[in-house]
Amino acid sequence: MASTKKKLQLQERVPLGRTAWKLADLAVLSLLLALLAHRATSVLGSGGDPPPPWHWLAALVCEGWFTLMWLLNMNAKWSPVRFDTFPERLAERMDELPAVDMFVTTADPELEPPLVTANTVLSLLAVDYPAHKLACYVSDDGCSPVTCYALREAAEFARLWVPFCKRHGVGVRAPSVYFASDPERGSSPADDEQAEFLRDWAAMKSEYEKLVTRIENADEASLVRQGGDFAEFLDAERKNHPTIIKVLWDNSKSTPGDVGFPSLIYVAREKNPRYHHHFKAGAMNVLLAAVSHSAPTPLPPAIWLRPCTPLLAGLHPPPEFRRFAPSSLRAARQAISAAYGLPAARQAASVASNLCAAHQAAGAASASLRPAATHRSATACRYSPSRQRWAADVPPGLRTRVSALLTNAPIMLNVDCDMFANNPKVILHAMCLLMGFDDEVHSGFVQAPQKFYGAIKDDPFGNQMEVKFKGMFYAGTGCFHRRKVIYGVQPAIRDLEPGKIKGSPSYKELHAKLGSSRELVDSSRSIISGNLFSAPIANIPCRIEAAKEVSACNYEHHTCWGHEVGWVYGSLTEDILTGQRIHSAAWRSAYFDTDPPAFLGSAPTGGPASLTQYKRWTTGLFEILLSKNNPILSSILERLEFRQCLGYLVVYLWPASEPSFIVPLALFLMCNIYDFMEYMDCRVSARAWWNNHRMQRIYSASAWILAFLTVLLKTLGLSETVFEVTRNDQSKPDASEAGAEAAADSGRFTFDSSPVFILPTALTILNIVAIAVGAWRVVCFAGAAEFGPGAGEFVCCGWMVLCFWPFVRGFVGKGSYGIPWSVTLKAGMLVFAFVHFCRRI
Ligand SMILES: O=c1ccn([C@@H]2O[C@H](COP(=O)(O)OP(=O)(O)O[C@H]3O[C@H](CO)[C@@H](O)[C@H](O)[C@H]3O)[C@@H](O)[C@H]2O)c(=O)[nH]1
Repeated sequence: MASTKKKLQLQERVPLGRTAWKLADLAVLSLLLALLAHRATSVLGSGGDPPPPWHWLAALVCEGWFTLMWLLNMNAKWSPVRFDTFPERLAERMDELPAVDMFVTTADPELEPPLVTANTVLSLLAVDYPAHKLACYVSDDGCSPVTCYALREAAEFARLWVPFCKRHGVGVRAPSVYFASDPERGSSPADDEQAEFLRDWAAMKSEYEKLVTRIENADEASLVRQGGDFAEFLDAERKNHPTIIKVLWDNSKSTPGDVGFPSLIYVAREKNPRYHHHFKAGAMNVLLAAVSHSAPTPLPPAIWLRPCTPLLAGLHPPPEFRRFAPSSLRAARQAISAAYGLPAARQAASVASNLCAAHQAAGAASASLRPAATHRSATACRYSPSRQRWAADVPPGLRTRVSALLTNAPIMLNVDCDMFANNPKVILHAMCLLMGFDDEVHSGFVQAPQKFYGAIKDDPFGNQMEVKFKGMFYAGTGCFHRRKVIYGVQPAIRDLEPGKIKGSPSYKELHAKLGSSRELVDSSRSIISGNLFSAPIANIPCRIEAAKEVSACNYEHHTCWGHEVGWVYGSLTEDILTGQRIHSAAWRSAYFDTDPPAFLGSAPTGGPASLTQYKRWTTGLFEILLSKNNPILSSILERLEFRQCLGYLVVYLWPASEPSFIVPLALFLMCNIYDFMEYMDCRVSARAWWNNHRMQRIYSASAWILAFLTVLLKTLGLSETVFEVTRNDQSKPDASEAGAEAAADSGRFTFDSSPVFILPTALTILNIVAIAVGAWRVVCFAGAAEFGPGAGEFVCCGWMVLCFWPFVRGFVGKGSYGIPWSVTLKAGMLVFAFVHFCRRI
């Protein structure tokens, strides 16, 4: 009988009032429009006689651009909402919780140290969520035995760590962060529990230190020499190797009574120089496909078999299902052989052996069945494509288990390797949004903000994004997706288009979209037609070969992977583009900001890493803007809403909005005060505002311009874009000179000889020279107004010098704090050319 008990609301949408901000928005807009009108009448009013000066025309274009940017930003900020989530209300719905596959990506053991990845993984293994509904997959594009080793050791450590966290309600479950501070003391430090806790804490800390030593001392060459688990890495070159998949922990091994923790699987997808690997997007797609074969599940209590080869499909009456205990497979084979012949029995046995591999450890499966002899024949036995009726024939309740090899978790979480789960209830919070709407369309994906651990005070490199990061975008990490959304499925929008709900795609359609793996096609059908609550399945070890098949680098050829399915290719900011594709399919997303923050990552420090990261982001954003994925086209041709389109334009045009020096003083002040107040509103320091402000100037003069040129070259077919992995903070060699310097003054800008520094260096020189020459003219030609610069010029150049102050210091700095002479020389030549050009026109 259906339960009549009313379910408690899991989330509440709270509109955020911002009347004062809206008034300020409108005031700035009116000023801009007035200025634009004034400029336009002055430029156009003369009717071309005399022709307006070129710099007035340029100013008109710039002011028009700035007005457009202001309008786009106003739209994005106009009506913000907050979602309050109530995870405690899920307590009575624990059985309904869907399975979640957690994906972690890492790409370079030098830049992203294995210890950092291990900590991220440990924080995920220890979250508060039923362990058998979780699995953690690590994609290693670095194909590093040390990373694999670190994860194997982490899995071992998790046997102690996860029970410790659950027993003592540990807050932050990344051990490196947890053990960085003293143990939290309870209210009565003398009581037994407290004493026991302190004993446990000390023992656990010592275990963690041993883990750190093991990982830090691990050496690639000796691991590979060891063979065993690492034998496959022997001939593996980073950019040329077959797929390596290792099951580092299989949750089904947990014994009753164990606290248990999720399965952990290491995946280094196949790489071959002949195939583009599509960076992180490619890695995510391989996980997505590979994982759909190997998500965990409880073991089958019984197996239902029915031969349904094309040969036998037409039999009347149709062959029956037969129920067998996993331990009597020999009997099953004999019975089927007697009824339908030996080939059918072989196929049935093959399926059964796959299903029962997990029982083998207990000696349950018969040796004569040869597990997974040929999974293709097993498939033929499980599912008859010509009839497409398999699922309907299976007894209800057993369906997902019989198609065990086909099913997968309906929700996926993805995080970068340097971003640990900071709130152990993070998945429960996300579930409040994924399960908490009447209609699934409202939460195609659920994004937590990017926040940073141990971030340098006052954000000196302007990359912590506290103010900018509020919104609808998929940010590549800290995000939960419905798997069907990633498969490119459109939501069933009952209210919007009655009667137009899309039916399940046919087998043929899915085959064309997803590629030749029959298992993958079948598993996607179950996800597409199912809802959040379809049970996950297991049997990881015997699905490895099938997972390897879809991890091959040529698997995606002539399929829709990277376009209509999976993470989208063609931009270095695959996250924003993938989010846009999801929104274009009419899904909506929800943003959740928990207290404590859901995830914490690490922001790069130092000039080279920060500028490289911004250049990559900007390249990615321009790649989208100048391609067929442009949001304007998506809004015309697909279902991207107009305001969403404007929202995306804010992001894509962000690098091209450089306002403050091209509008008169009132606007200049107002914009800066507005910007400043936004930082105050987020309780970020005034210093951080200034740092962000000046870094935006620096980024726009360096990373953004180079990125634009890169995309221009790509569009003209002259070069390709490359994903330059951000150097992780902890990857700095501490003992080195650079490490010592960085530790001495972590917020100070550092330099190298990258071309990205040439333009800002040139701008700094130019403005210093302009001030010096201006001052000289004022002194020498005092009174002759036509020769002397005005106060405005001094203010603007002075402001520029202040913004580029890290470069001024760079002229006198030493080591990595100094601008290399090669950069200064090239910048000097640029300045010379510019001045020469200006004097001629
Ligand atoms: O070939 C590659 C390159 C990168 N990565 C992974 O991609 C992630 C992001 O790379 P990182 O260098 O850390 O870039 P960030 O600029 O720090 O990342 C931000 O920007 C990226 C591009 O927009 C998003 O994908 C990220 O989620 C977002 O945090 C990391 O886990 C990498 O290991 C791969 O798996 N394979």
